[in-house]
Amino acid sequence: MLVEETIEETKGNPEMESPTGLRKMEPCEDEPSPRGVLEVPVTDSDYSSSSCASSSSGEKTAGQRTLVRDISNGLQWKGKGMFDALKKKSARRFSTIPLLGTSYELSRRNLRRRLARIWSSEDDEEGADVDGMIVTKPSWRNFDFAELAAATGNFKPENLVGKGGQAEVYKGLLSNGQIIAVKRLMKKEKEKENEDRVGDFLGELGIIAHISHPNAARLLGFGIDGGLHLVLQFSPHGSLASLLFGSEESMDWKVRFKVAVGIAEGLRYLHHECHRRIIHRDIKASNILLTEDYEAQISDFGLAKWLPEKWTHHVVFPIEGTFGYLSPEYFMHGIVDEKTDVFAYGVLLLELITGRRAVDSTQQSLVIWAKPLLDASNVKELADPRLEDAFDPVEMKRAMVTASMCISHQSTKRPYMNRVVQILKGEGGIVDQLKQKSSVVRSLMLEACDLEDYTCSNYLSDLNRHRQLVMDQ
Ligand SMILES: Nc1ncnc2c1ncn2[C@@H]1O[C@H](COP(=O)(O)OP(=O)(O)OP(=O)(O)O)[C@@H](O)[C@H]1O
Repeated sequence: MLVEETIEETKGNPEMESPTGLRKMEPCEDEPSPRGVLEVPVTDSDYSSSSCASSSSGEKTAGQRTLVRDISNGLQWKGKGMFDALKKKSARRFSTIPLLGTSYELSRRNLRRRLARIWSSEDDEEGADVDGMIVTKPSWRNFDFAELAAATGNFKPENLVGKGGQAEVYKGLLSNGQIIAVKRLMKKEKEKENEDRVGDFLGELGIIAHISHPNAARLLGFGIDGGLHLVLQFSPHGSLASLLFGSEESMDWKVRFKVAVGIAEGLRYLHHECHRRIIHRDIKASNILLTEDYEAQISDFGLAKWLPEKWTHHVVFPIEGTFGYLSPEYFMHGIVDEKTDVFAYGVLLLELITGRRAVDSTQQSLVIWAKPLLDASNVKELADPRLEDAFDPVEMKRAMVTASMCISHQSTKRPYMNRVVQILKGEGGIVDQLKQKSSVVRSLMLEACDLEDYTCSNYLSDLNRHRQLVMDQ
């Protein structure tokens, strides 16, 4: 069962949080954010009775997934025991909310029926009348299994371009010549795990169907016959992880910086420009895809959550994401808000700057390694040696300042993504400051590091405690 706390925002001052980020618990009054897959073709009445728990997309039941997923590092840690402990410790802060047990079956039936009605009115530009509601035709469509099988050569291994914890991704060619990526949900042996994965998958579909931005993966459609499939625009360069860590060739600084700005703009869109704020929760190098011209696209919305306007944050259980990218308040308390993604973005930025992984082969955290170097503004030690000093020093400084701020331990000291974009692009005066005085850079970094509040050793011990608890399971 998902355990989730919702906190209502103090209007006009979204940053008025206690140091733990917790405030009094309010009953949920906001409009629910339903599993998005249902939202386009479904009328409100179908879900009006759902509680706040059914309100967030991508919800999961306790213990359904491993705590931390990092396929690239081969880590698969089970964290249920730890979360039982955390749950007991924080029992008063959690509220237990019922799940919509039948939502998947409901959604499959409704989805099929309603989509058929929308798409059957082919020539009606206005859209279809579904249960008294005019529904605009979406830009994506339903693919039948035969079409996907033909496109991928029957999902032949040669066309497999990626594999995550939940899904396999195949390259495919449609009969109209369009190259696609087909993300196929993998079947697990246990029925319960399958149900959970289906829930995640539908959550992902729901979110991705609602977003439209050059820096977010683009949904072309989905298939629900012969398994669940997402059909996405194909990214020819694969993931940032494969380019940054899996290739002999070093990525140019120009490309790295372009990718950094692109991801920041994509996150700004998700956090500030979408109808409802979307928190991705699993920002990492393997979830960033690259288009033909190296435009970054945020992908894998399997853990994403909608955050209704009035809530400052959710507290979720179990904690999911990838070790090395998790913010302190998230891995210690399950607190999720925009700043969860901002922290992960900071780690990603450090990976671009240094060419090092968030967690290396000896399980050392990049944040811990980089923090003293950032504090000392030590570009020489920080910059990826493979760059051989071939980088724009102003861009590098902006990237370092931004990373420093984003990995701040106190979430309130991390910038929002709109500010991050400004800093990276040198808007709002910061670039001039950077040019003028290196002391400004240093003071900004020290301020961001909030050394008095939460030292590196605090962080390190929290991180180690967290890891120990996980590994003890
Ligand atoms: N549109 C695409 N174009 C090209 N490659 C893709 C595309 N989508 C995914 N991939 C490749 O497939 C891999 C796995 O995809 P994805 O991260 O979506 O799967 P997942 O099972 O949800 O992963 P996770 O374990 O992070 O949840 C990616 O890292 C990437 O290499």
